[in-house]
Amino acid sequence: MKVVVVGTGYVGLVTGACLADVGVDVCCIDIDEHKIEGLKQGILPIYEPGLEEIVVRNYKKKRLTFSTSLTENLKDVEAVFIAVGTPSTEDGSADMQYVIDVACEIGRHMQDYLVVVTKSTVPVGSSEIIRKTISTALQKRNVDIAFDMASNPEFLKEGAAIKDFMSPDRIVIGVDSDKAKEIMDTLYKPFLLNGYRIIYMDIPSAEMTKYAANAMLATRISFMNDIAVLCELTGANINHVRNGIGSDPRIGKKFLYAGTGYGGSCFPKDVKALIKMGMENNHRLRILEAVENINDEQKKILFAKINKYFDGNLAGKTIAVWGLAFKPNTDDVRFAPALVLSDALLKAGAHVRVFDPVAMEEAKKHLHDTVTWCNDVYETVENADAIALVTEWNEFRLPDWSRIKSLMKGNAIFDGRNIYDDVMLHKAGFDYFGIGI
Ligand SMILES: NC(=O)C1=CN([C@@H]2O[C@H](COP(=O)(O)OP(=O)(O)OC[C@H]3O[C@@H](n4cnc5c(N)ncnc54)[C@H](O)[C@@H]3O)[C@@H](O)[C@H]2O)C=CC1
Ligand SMILES: O=C(O)[C@H]1O[C@H](OP(=O)(O)OP(=O)(O)OC[C@H]2O[C@@H](n3ccc(=O)[nH]c3=O)[C@H](O)[C@@H]2O)[C@H](O)[C@@H](O)[C@@H]1O
Repeated sequence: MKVVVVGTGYVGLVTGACLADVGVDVCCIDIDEHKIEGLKQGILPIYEPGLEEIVVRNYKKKRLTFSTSLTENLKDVEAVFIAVGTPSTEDGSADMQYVIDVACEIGRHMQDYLVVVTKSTVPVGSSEIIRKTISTALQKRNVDIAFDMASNPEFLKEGAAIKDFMSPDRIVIGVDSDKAKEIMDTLYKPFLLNGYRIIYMDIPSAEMTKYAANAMLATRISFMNDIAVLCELTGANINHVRNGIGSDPRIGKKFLYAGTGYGGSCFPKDVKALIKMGMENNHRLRILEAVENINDEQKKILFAKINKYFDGNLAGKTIAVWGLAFKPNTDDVRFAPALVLSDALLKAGAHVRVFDPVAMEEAKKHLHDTVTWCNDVYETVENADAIALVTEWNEFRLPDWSRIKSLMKGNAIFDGRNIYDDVMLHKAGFDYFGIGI
C-alpha cells in the first residue's frame, strides 16, 4: 500500500514514520528543502522521543522516502494525508492557506482514484472546501478522476507522539463513501490489534470532534488554574483539591494540573479558532472566551509572584529560568509560558539566565538575545536571586539543593508546575512559592 503525507512537521513526520513502520510505502513531502535534505541524512527537524530510530530504520528499508515534490509522487497512491500547519490568522480563525495550496497541487497532478485525508486541524466545512478545490483543478485539466475525502484528525501529544500514534485511545475518521472507509480501515488495522477503536462518523462531526477535544482539555486546565487562584486566597491547596476531585471517575485524574497556563501550537490556536467558528455562526462560546482569558492571565502569574516578592523592584535582580519548551520532552517553544515570563522579566530590568535540556536552539529564534544561555541548572543559578521552574523536565525534579543554595545569591524558588516538596525546600532554607498552594 502506498501513501503520501504532505507536511513533515510534528504530525506529518510521526504519521509517515509510524505508517512506514507497519509496512506501508510512505513518501513524506515538505516544501522546506532544508528539512527534506536533513531527513535524507537522518537529521530530524524536531525533537520527539523515539522518532529518530523509526525514521532512520524505515528510510534505510526504503519504506519511507522524502521529497519536496508532491507532483512527482502521486502515482499509484491510495491516500494523501494533508498534515500542514493551520496557524491562527490575525482574527483568530485557522489559516487554511497551506491546506488549500496542497489541495490545488493534488487536483493539478493526481492520476488515479485516491482518498484525500485531512489530518491537519481544520474548521468544520473544510473538507468540503478541499473537495471543491480539487474538483475545480480537475475540471481545468478537463479530466474526470474520482476521489474521496476523509477527515482523520490527529490526537497525539508532543513528547509522547509515537506512543499516542502507535497505541491510540481512539482513531476518529469522518467519511462519506464505502471505498474511503475501506482504505482507512486497511491503513489503521495494524494499530488496532490491542482492541483500540476506530470511531467512524460523518466528516463535519470528525472535524468538530478535534476542536471539541482540545477545547475540553484546555477548559479543564483553565478551570484548575482559576480554582488555584482561589485556593491561594482562601488557604486551600490545589494539589489536595486535585487529588480529591480527580478520584471521582466522572472527573478523572488527567489534565487537572494547575501551572503557568497552557502553551504549544495547538490549544491556544484551536481555542481561538473555535471561538471564531462560533462567532461566524452567531453563537458566542462564552466558556471558551473565559478559558482563553484565564490562560492569558495565568501566563503572567509567575512574573506577578516574583515581582511581588521583590516589592516591584526587579531591576538588577538575577532570575534563573528552568525550562523553555511549552512542556517536557519536546523542543517546541510555540506559545511557551517561559517565553512570556522571560520577556516580562527582561522588561522589568532583571538579568535572566535560562536553560532547557533540548529547546535552547528553538528558543533562540524567539527569545531576546539579552538573556544568558546556560548549560545546566547549576550554571543558571550562579548569583541568582530566584529560580523560576517553568517546564517540568525530569532532570529538574531532584537537583542537588545544597549545591544550588551555595551558588545562589538569594533563596527564592517559584515553582510554576508544583513539582517540589515545599516542606523539604523550606527546611533546606529556601523561600518556596507554588501555584495555588
Ligand atoms: N503539533 C501537534 O502536536 C499536533 C498538531 N496537529 C495539527 O496538525 C497540523 C500540523 O501541525 P504540526 O505538525 O505541528 O505543524 P508543523 O509546523 O510542525 O509542520 C507543518 C509542515 O508543513 C509544511 N508545509 C507547509 N505548506 C506546505 C505545502 N504546501 N506542501 C508541503 N509542505 C508544506 C511546513 O514546511 C512544515 O514543515 C496542524 O493543523 C495542527 O493543528 C494535530 C495534533 C497534534
Ligand atoms: O492538537 C494538538 O496539537 C494536541 O494538543 C495537545 O497536545 P500538546 O499540545 O502536544 O500537549 P499537552 O500535553 O496537551 O499540553 C498542552 C499544554 O497544557 C499544559 N497542561 C497540560 C495538562 C495539565 O494538567 N496542565 C497543563 O497546564 C501543558 O503544560 C502544555 O503547556 C493535546 O493533548 C493532544 O491530544 C492534541 O493532539
